[in-house]
Amino acid sequence: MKLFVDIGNTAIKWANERELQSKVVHRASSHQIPESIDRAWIDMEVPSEVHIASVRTTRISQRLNHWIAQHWQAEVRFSTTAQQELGVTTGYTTPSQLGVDRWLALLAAYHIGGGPKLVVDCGSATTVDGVDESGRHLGGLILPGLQLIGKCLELNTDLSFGESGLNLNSFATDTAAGIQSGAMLAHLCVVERLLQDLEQRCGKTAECIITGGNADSLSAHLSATHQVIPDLVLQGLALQSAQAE
Ligand SMILES: Nc1ncnc2c1ncn2[C@@H]1O[C@H](COP(=O)(O)OP(=O)(O)OP(=O)(O)O)[C@@H](O)[C@H]1O
Ligand SMILES: CC(C)(CO)[C@@H](O)C(=O)NCCC(=O)O
Ligand SMILES: [K+]
Repeated sequence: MKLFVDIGNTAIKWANERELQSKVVHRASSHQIPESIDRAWIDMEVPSEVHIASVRTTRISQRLNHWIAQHWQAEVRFSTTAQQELGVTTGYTTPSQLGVDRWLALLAAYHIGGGPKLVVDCGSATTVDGVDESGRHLGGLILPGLQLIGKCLELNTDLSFGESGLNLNSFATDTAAGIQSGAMLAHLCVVERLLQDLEQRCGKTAECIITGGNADSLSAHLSATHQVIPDLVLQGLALQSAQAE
C-alpha cells in the first residue's frame, strides 16, 4: 500500500491509495512534525511505500523520515520537480526552483485531459500556473494567501483588526472587512486576468482548477467557470509514483 504525503507551510495532508480513490484526505499541523502526526500514523495501515512532497525545510523532512524508519519498513521517496515529466515541460528557467507542490498539481491537472489549464493552489501562499494543451507550462505567479495578506499587514503596520465574515465588499466599511475583501479581490483579479492571458496565448478556452485549503472560499466568489479538486497535489504524487514503477 502506498501512502502519499503533502507537507505545506500550514498543514501536512496524507492519504493512502485506497483513501485517495475515495477522496479521503487527512490533515494535521505541519508545525510540529512528527508530534502532530504521531497519533494518527501509529494506528495507520502500514504502508510499503511513502511518497512525500514537501515545500518545508530538509530538517522537517528528516524528522518525518526518522519517524517512518522507527515505525515501518517502508521505502521513502521525496518527490522533486523535473524539467519534463508525464507530458509536462516546466516553464521555469531553473526547473528545480519551482515548488514541488506546483509541479505535482500541474501534472495532475494536465492529466485530467482537455485543453489549457489554469491551476490555482490556495494555501498559505497562493500560486497560479498555466499549462497549455501540449503540456507546456507557461509559468505562474506567487502571492500571499488569503490569510497571509492580513498577517503581512499586521506585522508591518500598527493596524489591529479581528476576524470578519467572508462577504466580499468592494467598498468595505470596517478595517477587517477592508483587509479581507482586499485579499479576496486581489485573488479574484489575478485568477481572472491569468485566465484571460492563458486563453489569449492558447487561442482557446482554458479550464480553471482550484486546490488548497482555501479553495472553497475562492470558489464561492469566482465567477469564471472552474472546478475545485482538493487533493490535486496528492493526485500528482500518485501519478508520479505510478510512472516510477
Ligand atoms: N481543516 C482545516 N484546518 C485548518 N485550516 C484549514 C482547514 N481547511 C481549510 N483550511 C485553510 O487552509 C489554509 C491552508 O491551506 P493548505 O491546507 O493548502 O495549506 P498549506 O499546505 O500550508 O499551503 P501551502 O502549500 O501554500 O504551504 C489555511 O489558511 C486555512 O484557512
Ligand atoms: C510557493 C510555495 C510556498 C507554495 O506552496 C511553494 O510552491 C514553494 O516553496 N515554491 C518555491 C518557489 C517557486 O515555486 O518559485
Ligand atoms: K500547496
